[in-house]
Amino acid sequence: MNVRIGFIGGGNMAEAFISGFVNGELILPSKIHVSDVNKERLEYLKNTYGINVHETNVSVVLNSDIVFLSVKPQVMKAVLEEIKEALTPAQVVVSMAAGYPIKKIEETLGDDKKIVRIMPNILVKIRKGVIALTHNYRLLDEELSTVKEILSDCGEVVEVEEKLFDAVTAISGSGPAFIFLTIEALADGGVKAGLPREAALKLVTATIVGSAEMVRNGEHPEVLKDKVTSPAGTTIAGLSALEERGTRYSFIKAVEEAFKRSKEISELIEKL
Ligand SMILES: NC(=O)C1=CN([C@@H]2O[C@H](COP(=O)(O)OP(=O)(O)OC[C@H]3O[C@@H](n4cnc5c(N)ncnc54)[C@H](O)[C@@H]3O)[C@@H](O)[C@H]2O)C=CC1
Ligand SMILES: O=C(O)[C@@H]1CCC=N1
Repeated sequence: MNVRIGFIGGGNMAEAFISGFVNGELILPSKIHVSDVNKERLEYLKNTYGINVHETNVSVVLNSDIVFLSVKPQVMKAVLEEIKEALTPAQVVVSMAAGYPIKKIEETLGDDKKIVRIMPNILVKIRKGVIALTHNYRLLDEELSTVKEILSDCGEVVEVEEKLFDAVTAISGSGPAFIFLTIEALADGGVKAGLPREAALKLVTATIVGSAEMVRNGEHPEVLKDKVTSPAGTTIAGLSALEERGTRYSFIKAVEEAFKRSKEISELIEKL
């Protein structure tokens, strides 16, 4: 695809996307541009992925058709101020900053700009991400299709109303961290029961991937759970220990707290 992609901020999420694109089918490394205040980071990204690196954010804007904003929310305002003169209404800006609303971006860049807001997750790195998307309706249909096609190379794109972004952030944005913690904890249990760490991790990971796949195929998690749970068996012994410790509620609370924090960040940004 003959589209130049820029990343302003070359941290964890930018790298996840870059890795997804470089291993994907649409974007050549020579079409990817990235800037970061950290020169070592740029050196690393250039050496690892063979992409173009730039010492200024403006230089990335001048070399891109689609500009991803992949800096932390608190840096966004300064970055937007820095690039606004270089941006043209023909370019598309894609922001992934948690809690940063489109209207706040428009406040700095002007409301003639084509703006897409996404909430991706780290799984874009292996092209299995979830990417929630909304936009400011300034993009032409074919431009929106191109953005969606490019993002789809890194995972599943779901169009969501902007008012639901805090909830999406709590589930699919932060969600991988909740699952990584679960994997680690279950593997610890396996080690406690005598399994070597590597074997425990392998067993847990395969079990989680397979379980998710069965639910994805349309089976209800509760029905599946009951099929595993024999009367007076091992599973009910484990499940009752989880229920006794409030694990189910802990997960509900984790999502609720992440949601609340996302709203808090949005409200703080609103006031800036
Ligand atoms: N990490 C994750 O799983 C997710 C992160 N996000 C969002 O993605 C954005 C980036 O997050 P991460 O990659 O985790 O953060 P990060 O801290 O790993 O990356 C940010 C990068 O921006 C660079 N930077 C700082 N100031 C800059 C400036 N003025 N100009 C250019 N570069 C600058 C930093 O050196 C750093 O490399 C955030 O807004 C976050 O809310 C969204 C979804 C998931
Ligand atoms: O923790 C955070 O704020 C970001 C947003 C979603 C995942 N990481």
